[in-house]
Amino acid sequence: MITLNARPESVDFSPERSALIVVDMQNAYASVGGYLDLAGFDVSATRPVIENINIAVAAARKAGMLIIWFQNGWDDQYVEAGGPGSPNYHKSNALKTMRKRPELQGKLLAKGGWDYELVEELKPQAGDIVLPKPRYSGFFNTPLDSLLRSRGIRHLVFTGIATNVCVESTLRDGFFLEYFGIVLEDATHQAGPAFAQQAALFNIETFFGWVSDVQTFCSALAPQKLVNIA
Ligand SMILES: NC(=O)N/C=C\C(=O)O
Repeated sequence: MITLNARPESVDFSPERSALIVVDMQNAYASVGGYLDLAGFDVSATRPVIENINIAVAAARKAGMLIIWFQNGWDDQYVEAGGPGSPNYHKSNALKTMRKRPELQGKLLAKGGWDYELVEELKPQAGDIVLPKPRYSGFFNTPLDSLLRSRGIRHLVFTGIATNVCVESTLRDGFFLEYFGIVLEDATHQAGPAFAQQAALFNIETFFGWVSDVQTFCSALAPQKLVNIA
C-alpha cells in the first residue's frame, strides 16, 4: 500500500488495484483551433497540464498502474450525440457551436478528425486502454465499470480536461459505484473561468473524493531511498 498526501486527508492505495485516468486530452479540449477554443473558452494554459500528465503517466506506468485514456466524441454523422430529444443536443457547446457556424459541421469531436485526436504530446502505449465515450461521464454507455471491476481496481486517479465537466462527472459516478476518486489538480484544467476549477476541486475534496498534485503523487509512488552514510 502507498500513502498519498491529499486533501482533505491522506489516502492509501495499491498501485496494482488503481488506474490513472487521462480525461479527454484531445485537440478539442487542449489545442488552439480545437472545440473549446472555437467555442470561446480559454485554452492558453493547457501546455503545463499536458507536461504534468506525461509525468504522472510515466510514474503510474512504472508503478504498475493501469492507464486509461478517455476520448470524448461521436460518429461523424453525430448519431451518438443525440438529436433534439436529447439534452446533450441542447447543452453540448460543440453541437451548439456547429449549429451557429455550419462550416464547422462534421469537424468538432467527430471520430476520425483532428479535433477528436489526442494531443500529439500524449501517446498511449501497449497495455493502456483507450476508451471512447459519448457523454461527460466515462461510466455512461461504456464498458468502464466492467473493465475496472474485472481487474479489481478500486482507486481512480484523475487527470485531464475539464475538471468541472468530464473529470468531475466521472469521479462522481465512480463514487456512487464505490470507487475512490483522487484528482491531481495540476494535471487538470477547467472549461470556463478559474472559479470553475476551484469549485470543482472544492466539491471533490469536500463531498466525493480527494485532491493531490503530480509531484506528491510521483514521490508517493517512488519514495527516495534513505542512504545511511554514517
Ligand atoms: N471533456 C470535458 O470535460 N468536456 C467538457 C465539455 C464538452 O465536452 O462539451
